[in-house]
Amino acid sequence: MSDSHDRPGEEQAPRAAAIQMASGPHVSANLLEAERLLAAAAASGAALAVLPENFAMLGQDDAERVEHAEGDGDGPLQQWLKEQARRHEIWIVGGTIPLEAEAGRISAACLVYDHAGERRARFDKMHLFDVTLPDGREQYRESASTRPGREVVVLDSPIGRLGLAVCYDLRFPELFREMSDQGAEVFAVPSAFTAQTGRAHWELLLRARAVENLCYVVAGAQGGFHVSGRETWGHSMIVDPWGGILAEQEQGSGVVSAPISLERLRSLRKRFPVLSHRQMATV
Ligand SMILES: O=C(O)CNC(=O)[C@H](CS)NC(=O)CCC(=O)C(=O)O
Repeated sequence: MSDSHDRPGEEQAPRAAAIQMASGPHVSANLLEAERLLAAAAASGAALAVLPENFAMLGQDDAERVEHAEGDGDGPLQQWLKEQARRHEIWIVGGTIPLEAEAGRISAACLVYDHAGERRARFDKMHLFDVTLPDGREQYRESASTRPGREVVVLDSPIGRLGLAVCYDLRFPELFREMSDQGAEVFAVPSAFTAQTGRAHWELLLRARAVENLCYVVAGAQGGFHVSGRETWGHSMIVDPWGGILAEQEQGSGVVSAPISLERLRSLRKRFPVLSHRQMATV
């Protein structure tokens, strides 16, 4: 099947943007940078932009993260996201921000705002990063400060039916299959992969989730050296349903964008109906 020479409707297709940052511990500095990148995304003609996981603060200890948590529906980070969406007239998948969950734990919430600043969705990161990396030097216990989400979220957006997942969620294909069953055409995956695991798995996982579900993937990530001493992998990218990388930002701050052609997606799904060939589907 031809691929790159067969892109009906791409000229008129809405664009999506993936934003990459190397966030530090200072919220106001991160927000200034995020605003610069959102403005650039809007200027590139994107209808929707995906911010990275923890765009507003990275590298804090658990206590600080819990301290920054906001009540659902009201708080400076939520106000900021709403205002940015309205100001730049762009849909924002707001990476993650900490929302109050229970004593001592937050929810890593991915909020979606439309171009008028109305909140359209909330997804809480479902799978938590409780691992020791194979080299034995990096350890994470995300569940100590974060309560896992339980609910799968798929919503209509200007770039198609959008499913939400955060970072480590990318390793759980059953979540993406469920979103696919709920009609997802595009996955937004705000992330902060480690440099070590990112090098080995990031592109592989993004392209696998795209190909096995015949979906676009828009992944905005943390990418660089952080004040905390951590290094994140970056390589924010937009992947098409055939697994091709349409745009990529390898390292550092930046924004990349690409057209999301549902016409192309539908014609591909029609000619290559892998989603209707499932033998073990539970639905
Ligand atoms: O801690 C912060 O400040 C921001 N949050 C993160 O970095 C999160 C939780 S620790 N990172 C991941 O989920 C990495 C997953 C990953 O790298 C993999 O699956 O390989």
